[in-house]
Formats: sequence, C-alpha cells, structure tokens
Amino acid sequence: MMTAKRINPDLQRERDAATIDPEELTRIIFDGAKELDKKRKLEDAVFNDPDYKSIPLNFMSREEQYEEGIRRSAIAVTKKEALGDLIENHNDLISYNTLACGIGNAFFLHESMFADSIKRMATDELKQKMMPLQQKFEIIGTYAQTEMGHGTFLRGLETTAHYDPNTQEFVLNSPTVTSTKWWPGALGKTSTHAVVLAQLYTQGKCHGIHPFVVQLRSLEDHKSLPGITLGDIGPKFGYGANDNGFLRLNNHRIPRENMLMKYSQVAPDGTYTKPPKAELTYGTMTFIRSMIVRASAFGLARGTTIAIRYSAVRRQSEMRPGEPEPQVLSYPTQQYKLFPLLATAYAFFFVQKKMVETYSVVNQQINDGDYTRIQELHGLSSGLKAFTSWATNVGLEICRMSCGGHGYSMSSGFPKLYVDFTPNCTYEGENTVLLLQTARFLVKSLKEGKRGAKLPGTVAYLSSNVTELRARATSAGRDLKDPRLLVALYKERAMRQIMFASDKVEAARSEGLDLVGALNRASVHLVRAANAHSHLLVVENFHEKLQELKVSQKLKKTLLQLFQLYALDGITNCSGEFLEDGILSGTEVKAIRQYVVELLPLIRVNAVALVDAFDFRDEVLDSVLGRYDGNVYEELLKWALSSPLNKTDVHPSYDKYLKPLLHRNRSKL
Ligand SMILES: CCC/C=C/C(=O)SCCNC(=O)CCNC(=O)[C@H](O)C(C)(C)COP(=O)([O-])OP(=O)([O-])OC[C@H]1O[C@@H](n2cnc3c(N)ncnc32)[C@H](O)[C@@H]1OP(=O)([O-])[O-]
Ligand SMILES: Cc1cc2nc3c(=O)[nH]c(=O)nc-3n(C[C@H](O)[C@H](O)[C@H](O)COP(=O)(O)OP(=O)(O)OC[C@H]3O[C@@H](n4cnc5c(N)ncnc54)[C@H](O)[C@@H]3O)c2cc1C
Repeated sequence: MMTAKRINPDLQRERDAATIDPEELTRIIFDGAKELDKKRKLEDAVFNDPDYKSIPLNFMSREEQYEEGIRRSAIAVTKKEALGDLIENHNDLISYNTLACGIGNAFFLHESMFADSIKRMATDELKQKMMPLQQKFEIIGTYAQTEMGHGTFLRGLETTAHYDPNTQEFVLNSPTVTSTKWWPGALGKTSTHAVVLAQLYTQGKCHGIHPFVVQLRSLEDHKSLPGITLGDIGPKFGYGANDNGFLRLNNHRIPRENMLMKYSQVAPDGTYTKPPKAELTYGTMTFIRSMIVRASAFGLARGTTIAIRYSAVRRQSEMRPGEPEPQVLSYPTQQYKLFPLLATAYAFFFVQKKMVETYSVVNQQINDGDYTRIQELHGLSSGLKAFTSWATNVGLEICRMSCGGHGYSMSSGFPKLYVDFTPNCTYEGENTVLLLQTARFLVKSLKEGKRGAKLPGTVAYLSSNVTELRARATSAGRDLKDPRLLVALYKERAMRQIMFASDKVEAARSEGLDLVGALNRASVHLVRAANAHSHLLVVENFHEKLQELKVSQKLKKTLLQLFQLYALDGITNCSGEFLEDGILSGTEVKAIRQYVVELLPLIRVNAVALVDAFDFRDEVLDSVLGRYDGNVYEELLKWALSSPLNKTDVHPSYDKYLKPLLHRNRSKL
C-alpha cells in the first residue's frame, strides 16, 4: 500500500513499539478483507492514473479550481465505467468520486440528492424517463431547495408553482428577491436540471412545498433557458471548486408530469391529492444526514492522523538543559488534546455503521408503505448528524492548533479540511435546528413511555424510570472504568436531561403557552437533552461493538482503552450534568479525571498504529505534516519553493512599488 523511501526514525520507532497490528483494525473499519481490498484497488486505479494529477489546489485561482473540478469529475464519470465490480454500491461510488474528483465532486448532488429525489418521489413514468438520462450523464441535476430568505424554515419558501389546467403545466416564479434559490451546489454553471422545491398552487389553494423537476439549461449549447436566470453566488469560506448557485424563475413553464407525484398528485383538471404523510417530501434530506455521520468519522480520522503523525515527528523544548528534546507526542497535554479525539473518531466509525444500517432498514420499510419508524429515523439521523459534525468541527481545529505554527500553513492540509468540513454543521439542516427536532421526538417518546407504550429501540430506555436506571447502574458495580456502568451512567444522564427539558415544556404549557411557544421557551434545555441522548447512542453503540468484535486480545484491549477514554473524557466535559442529579459524586468525577490522564500513556503506545489503521494514503491526506514517511521538513521546504511567489527571485512589484519607495531620495543624495 503506502510506499515510503525513508521513514522518519521517530515515526518508525512508534510503529515498531505498537502492540497492535493496524491492518487487523483496518479490516474492521472497512468491513472486512474483501471490502478493504476493493477500496485499495479503487485508490490504485485513481492514483496510478496520470489524468488525475493536479497542480496543488492552494496555488489555483477560484476559476481554475472550478475548471479542474469539472475536468476531474467528467473524466471520473467515463473512467468509472471501466471499473466494473469495484463499484458495487453507494459507498463505493462515494469513495471513488472523492478520490477521483479530489478537489470537489461537481456531480455529488447529481448522484445523490437529485437522483434520490426522483427515485424516491417520482411516478414510475417520470422515473423511467429521467433515470436513464441521469445515469448516463445526458443531463446533470442538482437539488434547489434553499432560498436567500429561508433555508431552515421550509414552509416559508416563497418560490411558487401555479398549476394551469388549460395547458396542463406548472408556471414557476420567484416572486421576491428573497425567493431566489441560493446555495444549491453545482447550480450556477454546471447543472442542466434541478429538483426545485416550490409552493404548489392549484384551484386557487396553496398546498405547501412540493418537488418539481425543472430543466435549467439547453442540452444543445448549455445556455440558460428563457425564464431562467442563473449564476454562481461568489467566493465562500471553502468549496472553491463548487459553483454553489442562484436561480430565479420568471413564468417558467414545465409539464404537469414533472411534479414528483408518487406521494401527492395534481390531476390534469387540477385536483390535488395529499400525501399519506407530509414528511415524505423530506426523505432525501434524511438520507444525506445519515451520510454526514460517516463524513464526520472520516473527517476526524483524517485530522487526528495528521496531528498524531506530526506530533511523533516534531520535537520541541529541552525538559532539562542538555537533554534531547522530546517528541511533542510525549507531552501529556498534547496527548490530552489528541487522544480523546482519536477515541472519538473510532466511536464515530462504529456509530456511522449503525446509522447506515438503520437508514437502510427503515428506508426499505418506507418504500414498502410502512411509515411506523419514520419519526425514529428522523430523530436518530438529525441527532447523530448534529452531534458528530459538531464534535468533528471542533476537533479539527484542536488538531490544527496542536501542530503549532505549521498547522496554520496550507501545506498542513488543515485549512482545506476544515473549510470543507464545517458546512456539514449547517447544510442538510442547521445543527441546532436538527437537535430541536430530535428533542421533539424524545419528549413525545418520554410521554408515550410513561403511558406504557412500547418504544422503538433507540429510545426504549425512556420507558424505564430513573429509579430503575439508577438501580441498573448500581448493580453494574462502582468500577468507574467498567463499560456497563459507563453506559448506565450515560443513560441516566440522558434520561434526566430529557425529563428536565420535558418538565420545562410542561411548565410553560401550564402558564398558558401553546405547544410551539412552550417548545421554544424550553429550547436551550431541549438542545441539551438531544445532545445527551445522541452522546449516549454513541457510547452505547461503541460498547456493543466491543462485545461483538472477534479480534485479537491485544486489539480488544486497545479498543477497550479507547472506549474508556471516549466515555470518561465525555463525562469530564459535561460533569455538571452528571453531578447535578447525583449520578456521580464529586469524588467520582475527580477520580474520572485522573483515569483519563492515566489512560493517555496506554494509548500513546499505539497512537501512530491507531491512525495508520485509518489507511489514508498520502494523496488523500494531502498534508505535508501527516505524511506516512514523516519526512516533514524536507517536504515543507519543497512545498514553499513551489509557491508561485517564488517563481522569480525579484517580484514584478519591486519595480512598480518597492523600487520607487526605496530609491525616492536617491536623486537628492
Ligand atoms: C453536499 C451537501 C449539499 C447540501 C444540501 C442541502 O443543504 S439541501 C437543503 C437542506 N435543508 C434542510 O435540511 C432544511 C432544514 N429544515 C427542515 O428539515 C424542516 O424545515 C424542519 C424539520 C426544521 C421543520 O419542518 P416543518 O416546518 O415541516 O415541521 P415541524 O417542525 O412542524 O415538523 C412537522 C413534523 O414533521 C416531522 N419531520 C420533519 N422532518 C422530517 C424528516 N426528515 N423525516 C421525518 N419526519 C420529519 C417532524 O418530526 C414533525 O413531526 P410531528 O412532531 O408533527 O409528529
Ligand atoms: C456549502 C453549502 C452547500 C449547500 N448546498 C445546498 C444545496 O445543494 N441545496 C440546497 O437547497 N441548499 C443548500 N445549502 C443551504 C443549507 O441547506 C442551508 O444554509 C441550511 O439548511 C441552513 O439554513 P439557513 O441558511 O436558512 O440558516 P438559518 O436558519 O437562517 O440559521 C441562522 C441561525 O438561526 C438559527 N435558527 C434558525 N431557525 C431556528 C429555530 N427554529 N430555532 C432556533 N434557532 C433557529 C440557527 O440555529 C442558526 O444559528 C447549502 C449551504 C452551504 C453552506
């Protein structure tokens, strides 16, 4: 796999001292030897192909980034066809596209939200017409929902689709400036079509937002069609290669059949039939939210790989005069910054698998017309999306700072990693808003649990009461490192936070507020409750995985240490919530702080092996600091020398500005 000419001796020593075989762990992360082999073959297919070589992104203008993104995305489509069995499922496709497109996949939305919306919500006739065009890339689609004025509040979207029974067409309009579609990826310059969300009007009545397939550009010369105004929204925090766009519609007509009518219909005479469940329109967002949990695991794994490898190579500060400078990885404070994040990355890898499995089961049920678990899936995917993406967002910045000055250089890989990751906290549902959705589900479940209803798996614990939970925690013994006790403690904390938030909602209700007002008044507590619940799911799932995994004793021990670090560090970070209800005593919290510190040197032994197990190739990491061979300093110098500013010894600005300044007094001498 990774070929290294000369490995930095410090890094080599770390690898030699490890007690675990990273390859054993890699096989677990990537679902077995066969899947791992496929992943590596896909990587070889991309990285051994000269067509996928690019100049470093950091030295490109935005226009060059966009063009390079399109070039790579387009060749990835054609080359993919030759890869046969290597791309068997959606995950393979995502992995391949991420590798091949590198700088940014111009067709991500085409293959995800656009395709998914049609598959999920179109009539069979429309599917048969659109899907072959989509799959063969004869059209390029995106998902245009958000407007300048509203992203979160979907019922507030202003784009209109008025049905005209005379021509059997919908007439689409952007009636206000704020109704301009704003943000959709690949909308500005790339896409020919979009699934557009608009308020449906028929027979003089508004029926709320519905999806429509709208052609935006000519399939002959790519010009925008009459009635359509399109463009790029300009430079952003990151995503330089993506033409996130705007769209205005002016009396743009589309055939009636272009409405996605599997669940709700407009008959030729304009009669409206509503869907069996209004939330079905939101299914595509649920799908991407579940994928963001996976993106969070990979994002944090990438950040910790760079920071931990670099910390093994970097030496700084003599502890005592004349002594060799230690590797910064040897400082407990450095370990305390990075190892809980490493443990978190593993926790997220395991929980993302659970998320994907649950999504796939419930989605199949929904397709079969069984909507009983739709709320549970919404609560789960919203909570985990928000919880994992926020933790990764914060974690990446800690990783960057842990690399000192070099972490600030683009060569570290952190700036791009961060700016491309951080919108995961905003898009597909802003995180606070999503946690409030999860909380709504939790509050309802708690109520139903109290009434004796059978609750679905992820919230089944809410049908117990705190006394039972406390008894369970007590019966688990009081060894604070015992995983069973830790899960029980997190369960009680989640339950109490949910009860507290529910009480606040009830209190507001008894003061006469309606449900919406009461939920809003209690919203700070509700967010905290949803966070505690999502945290529990991650801890509990990690514990279940520990029990299921058939691995060597040494690896089992290391995974247990990671679990303990994740769970114990989590307690120290929100110790107030464990203390306030007496779930833990002050003495116990102090003991837990000490356990966290004691776990650090144990994990230190395998820290490099644990990040090697994530199996990032250098081309993927794209970081001078995180290189597998650890030859950081030589490469930093090489990288700086390749900067366009160093093309010439004397820069042209010298003649224009510096020389006149420096020489201004010469004639007077
Ligand atoms: C590369 C990435 C590219 C990015 C692309 C994008 O960003 S694309 C743009 C991404 N944009 C966004 O993500 C926008 C984020 N905004 C939203 O998703 C919605 O506006 C909302 C959920 C915040 C509120 O919705 P609302 O005002 O309609 O309603 P409400 O709060 O009154 O709830 C009504 C009921 O619906 C339920 N329910 C809701 N969602 C789901 C679901 N998915 N499934 C199942 N159920 C769901 C909810 O639980 C409630 O049930 P209850 O309690 O009555 O039994
Ligand atoms: C890089 C990127 C790519 C995107 N791609 C797409 C795309 O392809 N297609 C598409 O349609 N959209 C896309 N979006 C838009 C994205 O989905 C929205 O920006 C997102 O849903 C958040 O909505 P908003 O911008 O309206 O935020 P706002 O809702 O205005 O959020 C602002 C603040 O208000 C708070 N807030 C809002 N409502 C509530 C509430 N009810 N209770 C408490 N607090 C609240 C939020 O927590 C936040 O702090 C993209 C955005 C980005 C950044």
